[in-house]
Amino acid sequence: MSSSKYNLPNDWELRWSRSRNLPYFYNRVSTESRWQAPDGVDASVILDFQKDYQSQHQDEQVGGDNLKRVRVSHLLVKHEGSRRPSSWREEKITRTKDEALERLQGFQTKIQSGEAQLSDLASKESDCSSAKKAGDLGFFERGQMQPQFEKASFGLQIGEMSEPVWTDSGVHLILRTG
Ligand SMILES: Cn1nc(-c2ccccc2)cc1C(=O)N[C@H](Cc1nc2ccccc2[nH]1)C(=O)O
Repeated sequence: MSSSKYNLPNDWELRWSRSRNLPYFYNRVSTESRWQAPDGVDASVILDFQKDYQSQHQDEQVGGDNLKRVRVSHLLVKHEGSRRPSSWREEKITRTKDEALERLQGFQTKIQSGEAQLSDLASKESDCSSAKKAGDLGFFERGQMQPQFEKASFGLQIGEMSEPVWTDSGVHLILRTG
């Protein structure tokens, strides 16, 4: 899929990483690859490219009932009433549910604007031990995760991020990657 329509500065183009299921920038002259937008490129171009790519590859992104397994990355913010109100970041988590949602929505805004990637924020901010893998939970099938998390994950297209999803563990942002 040509990325010439995105008016990128000389020699840069947008490509799709099949291994990470994410767009990246490639420089045709230096052959440099990078996840973040080069200087002078509005990060919103990433979302435009991602939407165009997905619409041209619908066949690869079957969603719904006949999907056997999915791969996701997630960012979890726990609260005082979480199933395990402790994490690698904070021994005793005391924030309220409202405060947890507010914190997560701040991350959601950064990701949606292209200012940050979910994987980068999960590594630093997620209260799940999967933070050490940038939030990547790997592939899972139905019946393995908490119901609300499973329902949200299987309802996403590859490359799509959920709205905030509540489980007994806290509140999550989920990005389907496979
Ligand atoms: C489901 N899972 N996978 C990992 C994981 C994956 C890859 C590498 C390291 C840890 C951690 C967990 C997990 O349950 N973590 C919990 C928090 C949590 N609760 C979840 C509910 C649904 C999905 C992910 C979730 N993560 C914790 O750390 O207290």
